[in-house]
Formats: sequence, C-alpha cells, structure tokens
Amino acid sequence: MSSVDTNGEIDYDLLSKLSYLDAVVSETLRLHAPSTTVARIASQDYKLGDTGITIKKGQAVSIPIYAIAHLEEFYPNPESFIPERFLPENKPKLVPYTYLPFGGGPRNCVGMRFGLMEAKLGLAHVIMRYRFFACANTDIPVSLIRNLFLHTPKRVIVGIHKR
Ligand code: HEM
Repeated sequence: MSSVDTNGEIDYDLLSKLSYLDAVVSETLRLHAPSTTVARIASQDYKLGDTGITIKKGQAVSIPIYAIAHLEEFYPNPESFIPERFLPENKPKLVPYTYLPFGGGPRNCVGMRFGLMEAKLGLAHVIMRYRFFACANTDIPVSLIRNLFLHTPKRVIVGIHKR
C-alpha cells in the first residue's frame, strides 16, 4: 500500500492497481463464498458429454460453488489461504468455472464489480490505519454457521493495533 498511496486518497485507478489486495479478496471469496450454491433450470434437454447423463428440460440443477472451490484438483491445498493463486501471473492457470462466488454466465451477479470495489476500498482504508492480528480468542479456522445457502461466521474476533 505505502508504495502507491497518495495522501490517503484511493481512487478507482489506484484501487485497480492493488493486485495483492484483489488476490486477498478473491481468495477469501474462494474459501468462504457466501453463496454455497447457485441453481439453474434446463431450458432444453442437455446431454452431459459422454457421462450417459441427460438433463431433461425443466429439471433443476444445483451448482455447488463451495464444493468446487474446495477441490484439490482445481485448488491445490484447498483449505489453505493462498492469495497468490489470484495474482495476475497465476490467474490464467485457474480452470474456468471453478471460481463461482458471483455465479457464472449471463445471469451472474449484477453487483459483482460494485461489491468487489466496495470491499477492496473499505479494506484498503482500514489496513492503512490499523494492523490486525490473531489473538487468544480468534477462531482458527473460522467457525461457520451452516445455512443451506449462505455461509456466515459464528464470530470473528481479532486483535487490532493502530499503525
Ligand atoms: C461479495 C458480494 C456479493 C456476492 C458474493 C454475490 C453473489 C451473488 C451470486 C452467487 C449470485 C447468483 C448468480 C448466478 O446465479 O449465477 C448473485 C446474483 C445477484 N446479485 Fe450478487 N453478490 C454480491 C454482491 C451484490 C451486490 C453489491 C449487489 C447489488 C448492488 C448484488 C446484486 C445481485 C443481483 C441483482 C443478482 C441477480 C442477478 C440475476 O439473476 O440476473 N450482489 N450474487
């Protein structure tokens, strides 16, 4: 941050250059995608390659966002927080449609860019001023409330120091 910070001002251009911040947010959403699944309804019969499975017109299909993002074959060491997976030099190696925190295709999240910008802007301002660290009451790993669709942590307790 300090190398690109301009008097505490963070505009859209500056935010777009913070690739490690982007990678941290992306990896957080991979590990803890708030929506665990998305659903579609087949508009026509669809043969799934050579699997012998045909999805019938009108059939509901659930796409397991959380499970796909935790598969070793797509994300080695899947339970570990490794933001480097999402750095610009590594992003092209990701397998398409395995990273779906905002869904996918023409009906993906319409608020994705806004949501990401908001999260990164907030985080950038906070980490410029405060340092966060794990303390005695920090849950490692974070403990989740297991809802059907939305994942939320039971609690998040961390230590904070003013920089
Ligand atoms: C981190 C923040 C967010 C996450 C993880 C998220 C996730 C998602 C997901 C998984 C879907 C379903 C996409 C699909 O079916 O393929 C969705 C849809 C949608 N999201 Fe978000 N979302 C976020 C923020 C926002 C924000 C900030 C807005 C509005 C300002 C928004 C508005 C919508 C709308 C309107 C849809 C329905 C799109 C459609 O059906 O065409 N989302 N979102």
